[in-house]
Amino acid sequence: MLKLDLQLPREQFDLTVKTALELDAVWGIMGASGCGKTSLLRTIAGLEKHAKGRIQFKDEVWMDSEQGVFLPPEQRGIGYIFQEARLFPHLSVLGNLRFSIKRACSERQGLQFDEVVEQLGIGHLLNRGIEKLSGGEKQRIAIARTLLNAPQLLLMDEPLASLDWDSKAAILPCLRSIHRDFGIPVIMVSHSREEVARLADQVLLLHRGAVTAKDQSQVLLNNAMAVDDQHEPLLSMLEAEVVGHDKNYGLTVLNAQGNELQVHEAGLEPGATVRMIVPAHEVSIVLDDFSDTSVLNRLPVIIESIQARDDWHQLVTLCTGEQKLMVMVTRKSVDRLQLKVGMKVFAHFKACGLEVI
Ligand SMILES: Nc1ncnc2c1ncn2[C@@H]1O[C@H](COP(=O)(O)OP(=O)(O)OP(=O)(O)O)[C@@H](O)[C@H]1O
Repeated sequence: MLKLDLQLPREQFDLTVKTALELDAVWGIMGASGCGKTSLLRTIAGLEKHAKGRIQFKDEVWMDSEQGVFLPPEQRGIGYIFQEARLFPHLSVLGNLRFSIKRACSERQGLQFDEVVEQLGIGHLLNRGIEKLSGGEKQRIAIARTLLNAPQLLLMDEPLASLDWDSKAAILPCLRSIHRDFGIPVIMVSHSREEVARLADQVLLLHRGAVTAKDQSQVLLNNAMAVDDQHEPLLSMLEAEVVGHDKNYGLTVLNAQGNELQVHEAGLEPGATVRMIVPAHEVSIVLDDFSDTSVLNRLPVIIESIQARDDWHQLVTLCTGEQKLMVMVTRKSVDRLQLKVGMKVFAHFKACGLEVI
């Protein structure tokens, strides 16, 4: 458990966080720009000397201002990954990695070099100079270097923000595997709903320095009001169980609370539970369950709410059992179909509009 009871004065407000984070999850910290996400990470890392209160990681007290305890960052055993990879430009990739191994705390067992290199797919880069790497490659080296330093907690501040889409796609599975394969707890700051959906199990939401919500990422992300940021595309997360594979058509068949869904073959074992990202603009609302359509996924749902998104669009939240699905529709469609809260309708979405994570 990471127990936080801290205060840090900021220009417009005090960061005031009192919560406990279980360490068997990847945590996403979300919130509008300037709400204190980076300040919170920096305080946990021991980079904010003016912070007050108490921070306890497992049975180690990292900060207790009443008792005059303030462990410096290097004694907290934290790995910190920044938006931009911070590497030594005069050293090769291997040189950068070796530097970390040398510095790894002797009391903690470092991760195996070969394992880290393989997980991050950087074996072919070892003899290259840093200057000749792409942004995504640099970030993977930075992550490998941090892991080799044997952190007991990994903090990531917008680790994908400076990367293009191809680099993000290459690095996302590596980030996801850090917690799963190396068992290191991860706290990640991100303003991107999609990144949080892909990476985080639990989310802490901040507003002007205070925690306003703490929940499973699926629950929080499916609540548009909680994480509303008009600039970010809305998405829902659905959970389903793998039933089998339709080899003839390269599809995986899923069961979402009694309803069948089909997605592009995801190489998963029957019985496995999967999460899917469903972008709100990929879903259509249909009044009758007509099967005369190319759309493979048709879920019976109930309209839970209809909210104006802007002058021309409405956000419709649909319920399927315990799960929620958000749909962006035009105001014209809401009027034409006479959509109302409580109505039973069908949500249609294509197999290729879904992504299993
Ligand atoms: N050293 C500082 N002293 C006082 N206030 C600061 C300091 N650094 C940042 N702030 C202010 O504290 C607030 C929180 O900043 P912080 O960088 O933690 O927010 P954030 O949520 O990470 O923002 P963003 O998403 O834009 O990176 C901002 O209003 C910022 O201007």
